[in-house]
Amino acid sequence: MKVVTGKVMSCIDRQASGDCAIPGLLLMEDAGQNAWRSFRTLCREKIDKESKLLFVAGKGNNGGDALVMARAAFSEGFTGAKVVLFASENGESVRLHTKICEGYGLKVLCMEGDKLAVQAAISDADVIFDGIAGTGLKGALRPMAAELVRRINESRALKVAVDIPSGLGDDAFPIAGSVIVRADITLTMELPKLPLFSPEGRKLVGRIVVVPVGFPLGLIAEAEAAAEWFVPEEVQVPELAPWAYKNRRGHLLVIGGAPCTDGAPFLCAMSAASSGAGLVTLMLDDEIFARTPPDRSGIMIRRLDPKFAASVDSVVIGPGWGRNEARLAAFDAVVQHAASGVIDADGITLLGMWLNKNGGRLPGKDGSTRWIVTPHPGEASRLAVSLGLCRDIEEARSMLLTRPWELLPPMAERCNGVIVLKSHISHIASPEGGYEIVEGNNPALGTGGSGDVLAGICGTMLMRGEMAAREAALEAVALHQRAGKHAAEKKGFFTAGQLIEFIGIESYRSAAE
Ligand SMILES: NC(=O)C1=CN([C@@H]2O[C@H](COP(=O)(O)OP(=O)(O)OC[C@H]3O[C@@H](n4cnc5c(N)ncnc54)[C@H](OP(=O)(O)O)[C@@H]3O)[C@@H](O)[C@H]2O)[C@H](O)CC1
Ligand SMILES: [K+]
Repeated sequence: MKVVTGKVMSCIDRQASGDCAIPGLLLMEDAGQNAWRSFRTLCREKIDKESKLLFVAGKGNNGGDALVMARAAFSEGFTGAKVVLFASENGESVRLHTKICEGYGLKVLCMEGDKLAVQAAISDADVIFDGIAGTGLKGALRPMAAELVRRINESRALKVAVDIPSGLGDDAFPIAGSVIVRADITLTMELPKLPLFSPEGRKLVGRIVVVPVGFPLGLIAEAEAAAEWFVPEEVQVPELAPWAYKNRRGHLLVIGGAPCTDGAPFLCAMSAASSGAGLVTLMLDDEIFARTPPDRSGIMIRRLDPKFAASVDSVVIGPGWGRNEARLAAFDAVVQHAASGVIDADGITLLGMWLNKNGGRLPGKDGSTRWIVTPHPGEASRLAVSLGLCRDIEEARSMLLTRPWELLPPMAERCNGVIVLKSHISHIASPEGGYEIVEGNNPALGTGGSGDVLAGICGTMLMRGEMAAREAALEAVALHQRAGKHAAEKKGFFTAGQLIEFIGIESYRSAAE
């Protein structure tokens, strides 16, 4: 689904009421009514007519949406519903809808004047609907609004954000000390907004429900997308022909492992085989090679020889490999010889060194990249600094966690590789310009070795289909998430080794059934 910035959504709003002559109040009515219906459907079991619902409205149209919701709830028999106005002087829509709410018999309190009553209502509420500010927010919340938000966050109520949690605007969150509503549910209007999806933002948003508002379809189709948002189940994996056999399913070379970290490349290789690679070769240092038992469940093992990268379909380089000058020389040889590849873990540090030394980019083919780079935020921060994209690790980390869409595209462009930022929500940026976000939110998947498993799937997916690295990365991230969900259902928490069984099940189900 298309994700837009708040600014683009405001522009759609203006075009709808300007060029398309749709009165703003009509859109607001649909937004509020549909948001209430979506909430009722989602929380049927959680509330009853006795529930104390509190609708908090700011001065703008976000407040107007909350007031329409309040009236819809009250009309349905939720007679304990109350309204809290943030200010006594309000915008036109809030003034009108406040009068309508009063006419229906809803109790309306105002922060200016009824502060104590408002505090009591917040403490007493079962559900708080946050309509303090939406896409019209400028910068971080000012002190009075921030105080209201702090009180809401302290309450025991279920918190439902209208459109976006107040305080989480396009340009608000990166401001240090921003106060933001911590929502359990976010009812976002028509299209999801970009700030909901940063790794830090996603923690404050809860469950995302997209509420149809009824904008003209043409406006929505033409709107500039900041990203595409996927739930893992939506992503298709290229099918395998029923007659596909080992030599048609690709030969992947995994290069990694050092004396104390030799488990990582094995996990990666097993994961590649389980996600459908036909042949997997693991390339190890002499020392590890010498003490590796011959039977590794179908994985072939060789001594380190970077030129062998030319004999396989794709490579994964880096899990548990270590980094020094000798590794850098081997890395250079692999990059020169491989048709395509995945750069993970220590390989990412070597990539930073290699790019600086060569001043070049990873080799492409026919104008598109053949490489996927899979950093977690720490590795991505180091890469950003070594590429000169950020001053220091702190700046890089803060950008990656609050607005990764500003840092990952130039990083992808500079490396000429698809960057997969691994986190509880994954962001994928391509040098050709695409930006995808894949929902995750599965703490069980955040286990040691999970990244090695993902790198193996990325390698397999690179060998499938037309070898477009961008699609391969998206498919791999989605498969990893699906397997993680399946594994958590069956086992609760699991090890990366246990996850591999589920990689096999999900990959086969997606590609071969
Ligand atoms: N396009 C849609 O999907 C629809 C959206 N709707 C809803 O409308 C809002 C956007 O409404 P808008 O009126 O543009 O703005 P907001 O209500 O989000 O915010 C404006 C109020 O916020 C105050 N504000 C701004 N910055 C700050 C700040 N830093 N601290 C505190 N308060 C702030 C501003 O106050 P001022 O004193 O600056 O005027 C305004 O009061 C969208 O999110 C949807 O919920 C439509 O209803 C339907 C279609
Ligand atoms: K809000």
